[in-house]
Amino acid sequence: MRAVLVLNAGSSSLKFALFALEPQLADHPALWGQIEGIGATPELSARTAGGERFSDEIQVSGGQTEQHRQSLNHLLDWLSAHNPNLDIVAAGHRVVHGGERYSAPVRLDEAVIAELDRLVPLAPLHQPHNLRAVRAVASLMPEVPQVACFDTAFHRSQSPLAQAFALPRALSAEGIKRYGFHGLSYDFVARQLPTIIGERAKGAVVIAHLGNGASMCALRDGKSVASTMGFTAVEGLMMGTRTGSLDPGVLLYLMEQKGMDAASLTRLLYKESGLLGVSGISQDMRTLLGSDAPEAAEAVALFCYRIARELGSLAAAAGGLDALVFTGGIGEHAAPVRAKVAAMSAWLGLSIDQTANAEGRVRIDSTGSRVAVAVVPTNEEAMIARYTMEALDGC
Ligand SMILES: Nc1ncnc2c1ncn2[C@@H]1O[C@H](COP(=O)(O)OP(=O)(O)O)[C@@H](O)[C@H]1O
Ligand SMILES: CC(=O)OP(=O)(O)O
Ligand SMILES: [Mg+2]
Repeated sequence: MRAVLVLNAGSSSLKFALFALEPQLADHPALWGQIEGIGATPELSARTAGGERFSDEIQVSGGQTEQHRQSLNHLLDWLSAHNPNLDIVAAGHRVVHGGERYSAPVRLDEAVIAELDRLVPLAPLHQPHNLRAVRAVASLMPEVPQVACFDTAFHRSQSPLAQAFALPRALSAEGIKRYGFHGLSYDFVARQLPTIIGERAKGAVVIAHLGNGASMCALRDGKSVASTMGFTAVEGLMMGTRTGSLDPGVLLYLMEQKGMDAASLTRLLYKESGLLGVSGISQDMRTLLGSDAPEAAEAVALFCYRIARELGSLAAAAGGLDALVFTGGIGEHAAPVRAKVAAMSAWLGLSIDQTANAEGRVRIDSTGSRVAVAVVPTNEEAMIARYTMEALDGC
């Protein structure tokens, strides 16, 4: 089987998918899964399009980078064992930050990797791990072309105004501006919208990508005009473990009064806050929705309140609101979250059909709603596979 291997590497996990070229690229993966627990006891779990499920423990040794390499090596062996005649013709990676330079996917070589390495401080939770997977593939399969697909690229269509911070010009000129993330997901979802909401897909649309990381994007004519995430993936909405937007004065206070340094503030902003920090229970929306603890309810309420506030802001940026679309693990599956956001957004002429929402139908707006409301599953991996083949066609 000739196939594109898609990799989305996190700090301790490696999500993968294999898309067959038969001879055209398949819309759905033949096989997908993840390796979790890299750094401790890595375990591979996978599913095939035919419904088979696999799990496999991986024997590793050494530090995090070496374990990533060994885990990837194990994955490649495992894929070949389960797919006789497997021929990986390309590897496509999710790379979170493409900086100012990259507004489209790019074929990876040493010079591009070095440039992307310089963006690591802007996405400390993602970029180093994304690049580690790129290097591991380069060492294990040097003949396979690799393509980086960026979370930031989709937002390069935003106006200079939407990207600006009110900072002195010299700092803005250095590239300290708003980039936006989750672009692979927004692009995938935006391409589905014409068949789901018709002409409104060309109007003012807000997509809420609500996963572990969460952001929202305003679109006009299918293009990004504004987003809640900015310079880094910590701005905007409250997330699983990230604060989202926070008065910068809080950071000054913590530095001056509590002696916190950059490392401890990074931990606080990225790992200890959000749903986890507010609830004190979990970062997982399923656990919080299933809990009777008032702290869990408070965390969910704040999560929904922040989404509703940002919806108002993005409607202003888009010049109205023709449609609201939910995606990501929470957006796709957490009906109570969608219901709370909709209730707070009635002033926009938006209302949902409670039954359609509870059943998780694609269109959940009520008959009288001025705004279309939809639930559209995202598929960042399919987007990466498509981008990868497009980028290599041009080589
Ligand atoms: N059935 C469900 N009900 C509520 N929340 C869910 C459900 N399924 C998944 N989620 C939530 O989705 C979030 C993970 O989203 P996902 O998009 O898979 O994350 P990631 O950003 O890691 O890809 C978690 O908070 C999880 O609890
Ligand atoms: C950019 C970002 O926040 O990604 P994720 O949702 O994968 O954490
Ligand atoms: Mg995700």
